[in-house]
Amino acid sequence: MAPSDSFFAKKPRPDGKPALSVRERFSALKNLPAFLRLIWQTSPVLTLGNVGLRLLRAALPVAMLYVAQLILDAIIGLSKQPADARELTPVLTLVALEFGLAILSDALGRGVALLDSLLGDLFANQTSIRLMEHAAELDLDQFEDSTFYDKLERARRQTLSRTVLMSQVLSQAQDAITMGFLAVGLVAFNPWLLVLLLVAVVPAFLGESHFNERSYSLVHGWTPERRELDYLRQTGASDDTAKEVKIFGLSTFLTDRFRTLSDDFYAKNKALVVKRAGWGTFFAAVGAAGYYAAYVYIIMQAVAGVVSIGQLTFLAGSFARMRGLLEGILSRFSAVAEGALYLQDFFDFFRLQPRIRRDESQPVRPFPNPIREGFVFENVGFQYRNAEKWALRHLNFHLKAGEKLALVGENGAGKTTMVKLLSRLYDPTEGRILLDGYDLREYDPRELRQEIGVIFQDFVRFQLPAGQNLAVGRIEQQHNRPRIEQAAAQSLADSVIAKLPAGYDQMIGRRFNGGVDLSGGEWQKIALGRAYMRDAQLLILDEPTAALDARAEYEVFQRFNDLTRGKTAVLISHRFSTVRMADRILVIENGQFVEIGSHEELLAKGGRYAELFKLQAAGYR
Ligand SMILES: Nc1ncnc2c1ncn2[C@@H]1O[C@H](COP(=O)(O)OP(=O)(O)OP(=O)(O)O)[C@@H](O)[C@H]1O
Repeated sequence: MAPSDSFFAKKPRPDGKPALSVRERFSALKNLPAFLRLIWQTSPVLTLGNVGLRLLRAALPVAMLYVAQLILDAIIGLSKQPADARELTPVLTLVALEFGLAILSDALGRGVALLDSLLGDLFANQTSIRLMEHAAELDLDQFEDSTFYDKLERARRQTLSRTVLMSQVLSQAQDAITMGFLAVGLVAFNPWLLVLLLVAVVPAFLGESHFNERSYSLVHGWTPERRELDYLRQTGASDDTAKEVKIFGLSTFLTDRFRTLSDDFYAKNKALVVKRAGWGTFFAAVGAAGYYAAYVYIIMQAVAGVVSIGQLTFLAGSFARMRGLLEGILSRFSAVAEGALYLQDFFDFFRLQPRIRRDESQPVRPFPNPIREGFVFENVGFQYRNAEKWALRHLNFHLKAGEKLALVGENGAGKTTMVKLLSRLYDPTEGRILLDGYDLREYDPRELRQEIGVIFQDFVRFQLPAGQNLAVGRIEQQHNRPRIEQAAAQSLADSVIAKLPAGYDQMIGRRFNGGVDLSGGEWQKIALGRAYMRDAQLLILDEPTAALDARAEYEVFQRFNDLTRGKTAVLISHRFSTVRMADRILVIENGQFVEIGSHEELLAKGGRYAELFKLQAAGYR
């Protein structure tokens, strides 16, 4: 069949961008050396073994064809001799040789497949680890950028399919070598057969690469939607969401959205694969025509007595194999080029660099121990990526060493943002934060984070055993049971753990077998325990007691002052019973400083704090 629309016209890609040129496709191949280096680093032994076996295997087809030619010619020679003078031994020896080669070829093929799969598994594992390690180094605000997520998503999808690319590249080299061997015989017979071969195969190659590029751009352009599909699939069926999905009757809403998106993708993809199948059939017919033309030519040469019957089978066999190999090489070439396009995404992700990191060119300032002066906010302002509004602005105050400071402000006032700036999850957009007189940026962020213990209000409910869940506050102490038990006692988590069937070894959370879920307040006690696991000089608790009952909250704060003696602490809370225990209270509103002072001072002042305090007290009367 010959489809009607012009095949080679440069059409816009399904994602709206113009189609990639052949040059762009070739230029993606520049990623291959780095990719091969990664494979080599995965396991030099397996890589060498793989290449060695493939080299051996590359020589076998031509050897087998040649032995087959010898066998045929020997048989024809025998058939011309009188029946009693026929010596079968040479023919049988050749057959035994052919048999040996066939067994060897099979064994080598299996060896290659085995090494491919072992190397592929190792590569996928190591890449996943590198991916996690790299993601962990990046800045928080990179995670808040959706194009970053698309990159991460594409890189994540790459890890497995890249192992396919590896065997494709290696097979490519193997087949090229086999082709070289076969070509020697064919060229010796008639070089024009090689030309005929190319004419038969090149259109199919161009067709393949065209469709590969289009399917790459379809998949690439659809990354955000595919992320949404994954999200919908997960939201529609997961233990975290089941409660609200049921109560609000969201199932149809979610499945409808899923259906709309997936139907749209299906329709676009279907159009592409149908076209691809049509053109594929057409090009295969062109290839077959080339092969049969060559076949007829060789037969005529045999009939004319120019070549023997054995040579006829060798040449026809060589030509057929070469067509298969060349077709394979060319179509794999476009698959490799496509894989290399995906590699671009993969390497792009690894090229993303965090902005918040130690400046290697500057000598690092040692972190003060103990902190002497504390933290000074100098006209600090912060704007989230893509946000028009300033989350914080013109913030000036001094958090003194050893001080317990409470942050008070309405929802969205900027309290959590301040904490994120203190722990350098973000850097200020304007102004600076000084620690003992020097910009926070001069310290090593890793050291800073070691010296700061933060428990966020949206702390993570790790699906881990209870003991480890506490130990995440200082993971290198995960085997130090007395230390974990002490932190649990300080945060009141000990009574929660005492009720668990397997105590500290009890898996919590429902995701895994045998897991036991906890109440909101019980989880919070575990999270609070993480703060006590740390030997931090600055402890920050962002609404640490919001889910605790009144008695537990009272007890937690009775201990808090004792447990943080000599340390600097920042507390965020909406409960004034908690807030009033702090040495000083900082009130912020719409990201701006309003007032600072002790509970008594601020009450006496009769400002915003006094107003909020009275409002809450009235609620309790
Ligand atoms: N990741 C983010 N991207 C963009 N804007 C953000 C982000 N996080 C917070 N904001 C915005 O910054 C402002 C301050 O938020 P922040 O979380 O610091 O408030 P908060 O005082 O801790 O509030 P709450 O009492 O509700 O916890 C809010 O207007 C919020 O909408």
